[in-house]
Amino acid sequence: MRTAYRVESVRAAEAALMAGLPEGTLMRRAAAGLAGACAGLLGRVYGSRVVLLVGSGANGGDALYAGAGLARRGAGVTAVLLGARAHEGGLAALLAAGGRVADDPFAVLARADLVLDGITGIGGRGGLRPEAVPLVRAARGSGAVVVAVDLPSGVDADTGAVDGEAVRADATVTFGAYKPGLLVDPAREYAGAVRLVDIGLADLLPSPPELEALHHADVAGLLPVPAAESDKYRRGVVGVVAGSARYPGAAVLAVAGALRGGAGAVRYVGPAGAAVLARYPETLVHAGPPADAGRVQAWVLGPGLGDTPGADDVLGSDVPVLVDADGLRALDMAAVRARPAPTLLTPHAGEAAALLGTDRADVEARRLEAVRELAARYGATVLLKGSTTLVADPDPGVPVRVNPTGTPWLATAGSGDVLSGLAGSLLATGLAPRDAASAAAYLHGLAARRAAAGAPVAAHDVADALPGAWRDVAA
Ligand SMILES: NC(=O)C1=CN([C@@H]2O[C@H](COP(=O)(O)OP(=O)(O)OC[C@H]3O[C@@H](n4cnc5c(N)ncnc54)[C@H](O)[C@@H]3O)[C@@H](O)[C@H]2O)[C@@H](O)CC1
Ligand SMILES: Nc1ncnc2c1ncn2[C@@H]1O[C@H](COP(=O)(O)OP(=O)(O)O)[C@@H](O)[C@H]1O
Ligand SMILES: [K+]
Repeated sequence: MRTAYRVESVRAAEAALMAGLPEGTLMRRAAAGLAGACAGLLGRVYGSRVVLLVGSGANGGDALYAGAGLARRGAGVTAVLLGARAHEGGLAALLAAGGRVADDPFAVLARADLVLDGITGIGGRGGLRPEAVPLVRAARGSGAVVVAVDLPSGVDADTGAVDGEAVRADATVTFGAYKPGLLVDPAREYAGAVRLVDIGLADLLPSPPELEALHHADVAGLLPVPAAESDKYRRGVVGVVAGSARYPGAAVLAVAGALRGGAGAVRYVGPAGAAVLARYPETLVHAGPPADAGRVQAWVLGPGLGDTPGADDVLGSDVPVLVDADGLRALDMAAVRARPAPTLLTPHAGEAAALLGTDRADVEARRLEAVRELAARYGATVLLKGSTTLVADPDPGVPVRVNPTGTPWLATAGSGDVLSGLAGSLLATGLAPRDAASAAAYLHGLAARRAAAGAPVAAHDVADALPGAWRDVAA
């Protein structure tokens, strides 16, 4: 599992570690890792042209010490000093190693092979300052490889928000621990490939972390496996309340996901029974209200539902309920909070914005805050879909899960319906809502990658690829 920590936690761990070490040790460790990563990216260090964008703090210090290391290996290293001051020891080291300070920053940037962004790291506040913007643009426009030191300057380390301009890096070399902004969009997009340099903080970081990203082994540990004594009912039955005369396909796709999620049976309730049976004859179909449909261990409510009634029956039930799409419209917060069993909400950014009374762009800009806020308000687990899918528990002390398997190919109509069926099925097998949601997002992303393999996919392709993704994870 990959974990990420807030700035205050990283600073506290650094302080504790530094107390027992000679001054400058951590910065030397960071700079050595950074210089090594740059050497790898350059291929040949000797004779290469490296430019350092140096801010006034320790982030600039890291860049200067790494630049000194590269200069000792024969690179031509030039520092562009952006602040009124620069890290003294770092600057002295660079000059001693044969590096220099730029007279004409734009001229050196135009010829650079690699640019190190050491403007701000975890001490940065707000976006880039106006004087840095033309330099950063020149770096980007030069064709040089841009490497961010610790974080791309201008992004918010704790939230992943980007207010104004920020450095767009090809790679980021981060120190001691991942920060949330490196894993959550929009900042994640700015970071490029992220590499973690160990500076000895691991044992000093707090538990729990702010964010977790599951890996194959973590998901494998969550997935249900039937045992000898299993029967279809013991494996769990998932009820799907979805589809309408207008959107029968949503019912088919939600059932497609549900059939691949480990439940022993899928009960479909709604007006699209004929369409569902035509595609999936194994479905148990019921045309009456959900309350009369028979026992289920979890409900999925909402995909393509339109104005089809049944929501009250489902929300009033005593089993876990996943609410998606049309089920989220006019969702009664008090009714959700009063439920005796867990609720899992799966909005995309537009639906989350409607629930929060804000606009879509605001949710997309502050995904981490939005998902936590929704979970707290509704007392529910929330899976926020989109470029970075996040899963928040109603308990604010529990780490948010960030899904690492997503792909923009998933931005195709109906793929969300497959996800809700899949997550609902995992809920019916007995997984806790946070585990069901994060395992579902993981498998869904992996299935989309397998199905897409670099070409567009339809939602039903994603559903069909789920067993292969499951096998990959469980192997
Ligand atoms: N504390 C430590 O022991 C270690 C720190 N490390 C480095 O130190 C960094 C943190 O250093 P600092 O706390 O000095 O902070 P930073 O260097 O990240 O930034 C703070 C400096 O930038 C200025 N600044 C803030 N916002 C700005 C903006 N929007 N535009 C331009 N300038 C801005 C501030 O006035 C201040 O001088 C880490 O990100 C990491 O790179 C590493 O060397 C590892 C060890
Ligand atoms: N840019 C993106 N990158 C990765 N995944 C995305 C992106 N945009 C959408 N997705 C994923 O695609 C799915 C779309 O779901 P949703 O918005 O509910 O669409 P629909 O209602 O058509 O099914 C979600 O799993 C979401 O996380
Ligand atoms: K930086």
